[in-house]
Amino acid sequence: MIAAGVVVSAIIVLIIINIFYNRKKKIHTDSLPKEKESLRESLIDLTERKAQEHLLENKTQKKSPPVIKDVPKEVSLKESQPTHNWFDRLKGGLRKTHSQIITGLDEFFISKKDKASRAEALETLFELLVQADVGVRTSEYLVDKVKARMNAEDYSDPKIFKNILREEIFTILTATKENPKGILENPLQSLSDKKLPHIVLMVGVNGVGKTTTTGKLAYKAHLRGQKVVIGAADTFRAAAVEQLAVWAQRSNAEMIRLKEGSDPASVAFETVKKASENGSSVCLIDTAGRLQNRQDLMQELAKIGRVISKENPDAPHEVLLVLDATTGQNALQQAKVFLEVVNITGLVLTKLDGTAKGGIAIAIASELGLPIRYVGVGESVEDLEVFEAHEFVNALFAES
Ligand SMILES: Nc1nc2c(ncn2[C@@H]2O[C@H](COP(=O)(O)OP(=O)(O)OP(=O)(O)O)[C@@H](O)[C@H]2O)c(=O)[nH]1
Repeated sequence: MIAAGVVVSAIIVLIIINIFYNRKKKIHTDSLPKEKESLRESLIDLTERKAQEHLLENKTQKKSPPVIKDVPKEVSLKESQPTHNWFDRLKGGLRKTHSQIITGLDEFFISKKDKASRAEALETLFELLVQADVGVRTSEYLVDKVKARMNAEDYSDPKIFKNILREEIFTILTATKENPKGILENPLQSLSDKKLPHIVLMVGVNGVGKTTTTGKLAYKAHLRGQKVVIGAADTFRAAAVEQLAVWAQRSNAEMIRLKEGSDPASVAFETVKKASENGSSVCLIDTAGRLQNRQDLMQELAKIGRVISKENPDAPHEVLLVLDATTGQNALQQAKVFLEVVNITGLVLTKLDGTAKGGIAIAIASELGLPIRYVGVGESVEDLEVFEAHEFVNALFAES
């Protein structure tokens, strides 16, 4: 009886404990959403606080310059680029062309175990030059020159062969005819003794790098302490104007722009006027990309030239034709068409870095006799420099 009573009491105790435990569990479970809720609330608080802080940050950042669409890569990359010297940049840019011509020759001589015949060596040279876009005429000329200067036994010595080739290429690159109007050496560096403003018209087909080059030249002139005015006469491409605006801002230069689609000649006229009025040293006018088969557009370029010289009879002091080296022989054809319409005084050869067709520089110098003023080997401002024939040849032949 007593035992039955103990069992019953134990059962009752167990039931009570169970009820108590379940209740506690229930209370705990019920409280979870509340905890969750308060957690959610504190998260919202935090998020809102963060959002407010973010807004505040943005407010305080409002003074920074607005982001301009189509910022050219070189503007954004400029600060992050390590500054290598120009020769290294040029050498790096000409790497593919070097492989095409110089490594090609080395491989040929190695394959012949220094027992190359004259005919084989000259034939190989011709092929390699043509493939590097030196062009058939200039390649033939170079082969003849090398042939005339080599003794029969020299064909076993690649060094002699390459040295003669190097000298002949140098001769071609320095034999360009002088331009009576332009400033021949270091165009933007030697302006102090010249009539100012020095007015430069940038021309070339679309996409060759005119706008980029105009910006780089403006920036370089600014670094030399020269006051610059830029004319955005590419009124066909709004992005080109915005690109130039960035460069103008960086170069502390005034930029003349009219609304999209305006007469480029008016922009050019206003730019030259402004440059004279505000005592600028350099006046750079970027024009629209023109297809060489669009006679009307080419004529418009001639009109820009006429309008500029109305404001300043000596102007333009330089007309720089920008050519894209990656287009190879096509660049030569473009130059010929432009030469028919406008008095080109010098060339800018861009994008030498992206091509094994760097031989086009030799073809241009030999066939047109026009001085190459600048070469571009990349998109950053340090990748454009005054062209020096000896540097070019040294970089082309340099062993890495
Ligand atoms: N790799 C390389 N790219 C270059 C060089 N010069 C210019 N570029 C690039 O070529 C592209 C075209 O350059 P732009 O300056 O817009 O050419 P544009 O002649 O003004 O073109 P339009 O305004 O359409 O007539 C851009 O992406 C430039 O960054 C160079 O030397 N090397």
